[in-house]
Parts: sequence; C-alpha cells; structure tokens
Amino acid sequence: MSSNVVKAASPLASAVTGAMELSVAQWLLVVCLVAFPLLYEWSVSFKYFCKMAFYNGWILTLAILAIPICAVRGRNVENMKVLQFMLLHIKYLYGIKIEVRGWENFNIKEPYVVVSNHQSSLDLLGMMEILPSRCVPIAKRELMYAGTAGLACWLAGVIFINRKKTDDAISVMTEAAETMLKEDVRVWVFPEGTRNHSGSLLPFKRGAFHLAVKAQVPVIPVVMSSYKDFYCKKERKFTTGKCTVRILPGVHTKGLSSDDVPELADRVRGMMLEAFSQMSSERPGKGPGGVH
Ligand SMILES: CCCCC/C=C\C/C=C\CCCCCCCC(=O)SCCNC(=O)CCNC(=O)[C@H](O)C(C)(C)COP(=O)(O)OP(=O)(O)OC[C@H]1O[C@@H](n2cnc3c(N)ncnc32)[C@H](O)[C@@H]1OP(=O)(O)O
Ligand SMILES: CCCCCCCC/C=C\CCCCCCCC(=O)OC[C@@H](O)COP(=O)(O)O
Repeated sequence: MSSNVVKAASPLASAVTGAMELSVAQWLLVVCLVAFPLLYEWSVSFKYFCKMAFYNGWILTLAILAIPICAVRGRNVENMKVLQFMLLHIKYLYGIKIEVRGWENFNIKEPYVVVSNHQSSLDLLGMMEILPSRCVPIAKRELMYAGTAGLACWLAGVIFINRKKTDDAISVMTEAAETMLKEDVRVWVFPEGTRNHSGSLLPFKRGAFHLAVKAQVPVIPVVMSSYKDFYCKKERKFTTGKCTVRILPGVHTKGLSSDDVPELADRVRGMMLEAFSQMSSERPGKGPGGVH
C-alpha cells in the first residue's frame, strides 16, 4: 500500500520540487500570465488601462513603420494617405463600427476647412475613416514631441500651433490660409480647442472660421456621435461599440469678412449641436441627455 501512495504522490512531488526550482523571474512570469487575464476580465479599469496603453503604443509602433515610407517624399501632405492607410484597421482591433453619413457633402473640388467635435484621442479613428485627400489637421504643438507619432505627423504636414501663444497660433493659421489656396490643401480643425468628454460641445474658438474667411473657402462641419455607450474616461469604460460620423452640408464664406466670424462660428456650432442631439436621440433607448 505504501508503495502505491508513493507512486501516486510522485508526480505531485516532482511538480512541487520543479516549482521550487523556478527562479524568481520565472515565478513572476507565471504570476503575471495567470493574473493578467484574470484582472483583464474582472476589472473594468484594468481593461480600460490596457486598451488605452495598447492604442497609444500601437500608434507609436506603426509610426516607426510609417516614418521611412513618408521620409522618401519629405514633409508632404500626400503622406497623410500613408498614415490613414496604416491607421484604418485599428477600429477592427477594438470592435468599433463606424457608420458614415453625408459623403456627398465632401464632393467639393476646391479646398475647404473641416470642423469637428473632439471627444477623445479615439477621434483619430473617425477622422481616418473619412479624411479627404490633401487634408491636414491642425494640432497642438505638444503632439510634435510625441516620439515617433510626432515625427510621422510632421512628415504628413500636420500644422502645429502653440496654444499658449495666441499671436503665434494666429500667424501659423494665417499662413495656412495662403497654403490652402496655393497648394490646394484642406485643413481639419477641432474648434473646441481641446478634448471634451462632457457629452456636448464646448464653446467654439474662432481660429477655424477666421481661416475659412481669409481663404474664402467653405466650412464643412463633421459630427461624431457620443462615445458614451462604449467609451468613458471617467468611468474607465472601454468596450466594443458603434459610432456614427455625419458630414454636414458646407457653409459658404464667399464675401464674408472677419466681422462675420462670430456669427459664422455660432451658426456652424448650432448646426453641429443639432446633429449631435439628433444622433444622441437615435441611440436605442436613449434621449439627447447631456446635450446643452
Ligand atoms: C501610422 C502612424 C501614425 C502616427 C501618427 C498618428 C496620428 C497622425 C494623424 C493625424 C494626427 C492628427 C490628430 C490631431 C488631433 C489634434 C487635435 C488638437 O490638437 S486640438 C488642439 C489644437 N487645435 C486648436 O486649438 C484649434 C482651435 N483653436 C483656435 O482656433 C484658437 O482660436 C487659436 C487660434 C488656437 C487661438 O486660441 P486662444 O485661446 O489663444 O485665443 P482665442 O481663441 O481666445 O482668440 C483670441 C482672439 O483672436 C481671434 N483669432 C483667432 N484665430 C484667429 C485667426 N486665425 N485670425 C485672426 N484672428 C483670430 C479670435 O477671434 C479672438 O478674438 P475675438 O475674441 O475678438 O473673437
Ligand atoms: C519619447 C516620447 C514618447 C511620447 C509618448 C507620447 C504618447 C502618445 C502616443 C501616441 C500618440 C497617439 C496620437 C493620437 C493623436 C490624437 C491626438 C489628440 O487627440 O490630442 C489631444 C489634443 O487634441 C487636445 O489635447 P487636450 O485635450 O487639450 O490635452
């Protein structure tokens, strides 16, 4: 009988002996491999953190591939196509379905200024889904120093502004108005000027509208529906979900002067707020709550 017990216990004994032989590093690896999936499934915050870390990390990694390709042309708006192509798959990785409405409103040959709401860095996905050709975003200068992503943005002609120096920002945008016409370039601006998680639209800064009036080109509003069903920074929520992107009819600026900018900005914001409200009420079982 005792030999039977020894026989039965021996695999267990050898497992225990084997485990005792693991180094500290191996133990840490085992704990991580077990703890990571458990934490990922159990903790909403941990899942949120991992998904955001991967989002940023993946973009920084893709940028390493994009840089040499873009560098062949040098700093050139055509490089934006390379970034767009390389970023388009991310929505599939995250299970985010993007529906686009109003494509026909982009059927304008000449340059224009796109203005859109800014909820999060995830806006990049909606932006890449519809980015017109020869269109460059205006971004805060800090993004230029975001490692490989900053360099990729620079090579693609992203226009960087220093938000802390209004005069500098205005002169960069004035130069952009000339470039738009001379080089047939479209510009994408987030007129809220910062990310806004409130489920509404912040008051608009006027730079985009001065830009459009200076260049005498149309403003095309784009509205991305609220991410609240699948993404919320405050609640650390990040699941799969659906986002609708609406391209609204262009607003013409021919004959307008800088005196008309406040009214133009208010009118465009009104159109976008109405579309945002409508899209919120279309969400199953949801009203336009939170829209002011
Ligand atoms: C494959 C690998 C890929 C790797 C790379 C990854 C991604 C790459 C792809 C794309 C990346 C792009 C993503 C970019 C997203 C970045 C988004 C942002 O950074 S948002 C923040 C920056 N943007 C903005 O701020 C734009 C909106 N802001 C404005 O328009 C502002 O007005 C301003 C020009 C910045 C100035 O702001 P400030 O607060 O300093 O002043 P005010 O707004 O109060 O204006 C003061 C005064 O000036 C008048 N004004 C403003 N602009 C002009 C102008 N152009 N000309 C003349 N006058 C101007 C304004 O009207 C005010 O006067 P008044 O009060 O009398 O009206
Ligand atoms: C070696 C340096 C490493 C730096 C690491 C930086 C990490 C950033 C990593 C990846 C960049 C992802 C690019 C996402 C582009 C989206 C940009 C964005 O949405 O910026 C926010 C800006 O509009 C408004 O900023 P604020 O809301 O005012 O704040």
